[in-house]
Amino acid sequence: MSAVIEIQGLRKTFRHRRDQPWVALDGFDMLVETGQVHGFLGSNGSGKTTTLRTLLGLVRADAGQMRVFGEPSPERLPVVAPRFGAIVESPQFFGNFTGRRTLRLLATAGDVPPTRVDEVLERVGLRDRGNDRVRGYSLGMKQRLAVASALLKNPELLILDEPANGLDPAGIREMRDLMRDLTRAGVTVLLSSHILAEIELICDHVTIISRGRRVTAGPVTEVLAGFDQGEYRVRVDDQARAAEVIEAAGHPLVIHPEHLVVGGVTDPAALTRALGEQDLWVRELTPLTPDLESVFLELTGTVPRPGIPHQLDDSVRPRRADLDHDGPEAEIELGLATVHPAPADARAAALAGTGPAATTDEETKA
Ligand SMILES: Nc1ncnc2c1ncn2[C@@H]1O[C@H](COP(=O)(O)OP(=O)(O)OP(=O)(O)O)[C@@H](O)[C@H]1O
Repeated sequence: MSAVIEIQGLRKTFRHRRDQPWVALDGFDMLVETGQVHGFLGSNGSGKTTTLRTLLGLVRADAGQMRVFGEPSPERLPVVAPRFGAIVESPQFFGNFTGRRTLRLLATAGDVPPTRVDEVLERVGLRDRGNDRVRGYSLGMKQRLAVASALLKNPELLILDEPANGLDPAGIREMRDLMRDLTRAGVTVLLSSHILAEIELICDHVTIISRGRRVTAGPVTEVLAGFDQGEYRVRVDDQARAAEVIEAAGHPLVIHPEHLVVGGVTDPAALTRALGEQDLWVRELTPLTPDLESVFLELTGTVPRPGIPHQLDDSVRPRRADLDHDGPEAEIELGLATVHPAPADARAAALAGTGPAATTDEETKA
């Protein structure tokens, strides 16, 4: 497998005029390889969008290296732009244009045959609404149109920021099926989301970001296995006696009113044998495998605590030393994107979905 996206030591600090600066990315690393459906998970404000925008040259990094298809980004992005499509944040389209006209425009700009427009409209389920003005589209339909625009040139890599945003349950399922079809067709997908169940269902690999840093990465099964503590739910008639036997065998134990949760079980047969030998017959023995949600909550330190409302921002305040290092002239980013592809590259950028028709240019989130 070859690397499609490589990010090493990415740093980005946003400076607010009146407020303190925010470290959005604090030495972030990521590796996406060919053929992966790679989930990019993180809480609100953890740095997902900043990572993607920086990767696509829409925000300037303070430090770090990025490569797309082996080419340094953003410097060589125009060279590889025809090979990938990207949708970052809420797509912005001209409301007066129809979906079909929007795609035709992008197809013309990118030397894509016009026949492809109908193919992608069909692909994303907008065939029957293609002649309606975009202003009348729901958020979910705009999402689909954005995906269609990113698919126009048959990309090898698709980068999607929160593609399920605004979609109804049927739309989410369709989006999931679409992702699967695309990966079957050999497209590598990088998908940011905080819908954990979605990531677990769609993605084979995952990178979890918290406070601008990678906290874990790898195949979803391996990440989950790393959190598997060999826990089993056990039901027996005489819980009190069973608890004694289990504790004597050295297993960690949590006693619930209706069942026991036994930890450290490597051989469930040995557990049932130990109980059976004491005339305690097991009525249920269920492995409690961790799901991505519990792993995510634990890794990002966002496990909900009763009575304490979770605070949304997951970025970090910089240390004083870092501020001094940045210097007083450090860039202020309010209202403007700092790096755009050069005009000569606009066509490639439009086709990559990073142009104004497909992404928001809004820089101020705070
Ligand atoms: N242009 C900007 N100017 C100032 N601060 C910014 C800017 N863009 C992002 N930030 C800050 O950087 C941090 C990371 O934001 P980012 O949008 O990357 O998070 P995210 O993981 O995509 O969150 P969400 O899931 O809510 O979209 C946040 O604290 C955010 O307020």
